Amino acid sequence: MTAQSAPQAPSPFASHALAGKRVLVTGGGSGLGRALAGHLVAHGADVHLWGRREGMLREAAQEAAAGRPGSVHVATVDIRRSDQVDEAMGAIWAEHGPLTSVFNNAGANFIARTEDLSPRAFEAVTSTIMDGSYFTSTAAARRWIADGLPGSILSNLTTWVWTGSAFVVPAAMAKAAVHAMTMSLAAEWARHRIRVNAVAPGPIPTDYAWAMLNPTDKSSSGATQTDRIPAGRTGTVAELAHLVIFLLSDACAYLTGQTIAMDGGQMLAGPGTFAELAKLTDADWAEIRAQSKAASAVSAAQRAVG
Ligand SMILES: CCCCCCCCC/C=C/C(=O)SCCNC(=O)CCNC(=O)[C@H](O)C(C)(C)COP(=O)(O)OP(=O)(O)OC[C@H]1O[C@@H](n2cnc3c(N)ncnc32)[C@H](O)[C@@H]1OP(=O)(O)O
Ligand SMILES: NC(=O)C1=CN([C@@H]2O[C@H](COP(=O)(O)OP(=O)(O)OC[C@H]3O[C@@H](n4cnc5c(N)ncnc54)[C@H](OP(=O)(O)O)[C@@H]3O)[C@@H](O)[C@H]2O)C=CC1
Repeated sequence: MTAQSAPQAPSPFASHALAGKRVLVTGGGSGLGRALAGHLVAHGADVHLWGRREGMLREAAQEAAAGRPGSVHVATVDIRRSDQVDEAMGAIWAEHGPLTSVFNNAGANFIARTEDLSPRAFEAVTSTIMDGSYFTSTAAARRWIADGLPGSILSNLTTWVWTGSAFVVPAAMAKAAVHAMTMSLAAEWARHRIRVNAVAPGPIPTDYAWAMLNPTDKSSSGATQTDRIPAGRTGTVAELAHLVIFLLSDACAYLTGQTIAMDGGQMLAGPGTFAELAKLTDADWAEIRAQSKAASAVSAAQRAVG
């Protein structure tokens, strides 16, 4: 299939679609979270960005707030630590006022043979995705419930919640757990006017995710390439932003408990996103591990917490 270029996708929403919203984006210093922040601000929201790398968070805030200075705030938080999450959530409430929305976007992942993973490797991924999303969601919701305020929780998942995926097993397991959280809390908290939804994007290339998921010339797979996506291309940040803006807006307050895929038909065309990596040799895996660990080390050196 020939790769198709992404269409320009102008926002279908008014610039005040998110006016009055105060949105927390975890993992907001890089990749999708960072790019989405600008779209949220452009539609009227105030935004809080959390992550562990202070320098990147500050740069991201400057970029996102360019059109409306003062609209973006940052905090260094390791979302695996419930004490840090609760303290930072309390600081938002005290210094800025209640959030209206949480976007659980922070993630951790790398490709590896499951039999090679140490317990610490498993936990590094699962605790970020599963514990982090739970700690962040509950820290906001406890405050909404106590204050009698409505709220909206949205999580950034993948289609692996329905299909599983070889070679990224801790991430597939943890994303599936957050999918279960989404359905469970939607039912539990609807009476408090708290909505809980998720998005499941197909591939939207970002620097760090690709360093972790396609680190060498041998590691290319259907998960990160366009040739098995029926739409013939990867998704764009603008397309993801428009889905997120709709879900965070008040346009459809009856929508809760749903995980919505946006993947150009990838999941329906062939779910085994990394399965062909089974052909790789021990030497290929050693090179993959070395490359992705080198990328992790660069990012770890930039962290303020964690
Ligand atoms: C269908 C749709 C398609 C769609 C296709 C696209 C879908 C994309 C879906 C989602 C993509 C993403 O989430 S991509 C997100 C990518 N971004 C991130 O991962 C950001 C955060 N990442 C990180 O902080 C790091 O990379 C990460 C390693 C995960 C955690 O770092 P920490 O500092 O917490 O931990 P460390 O101390 O470095 O490592 C912890 C342990 O993990 C081991 N470890 C680290 N890297 C390893 C590796 N490559 N292979 C084996 N083991 C490894 C170490 O040896 C340690 O174990 P011991 O040796 O036993 O001590
Ligand atoms: N790109 C894609 O194609 C797809 C991505 N997704 C999901 O989108 C989300 C963003 O991915 P993407 O932008 O591509 O990748 P990035 O690596 O750029 O984003 C992950 C972010 O999470 C932050 N993070 C990681 N661990 C922690 C932690 N313990 N506490 C706080 N923040 C943390 C990182 O910042 P720091 O290291 O500074 O803490 C980073 O900003 C992920 O959940 C991913 O699974 C889903 C489907 C497709």
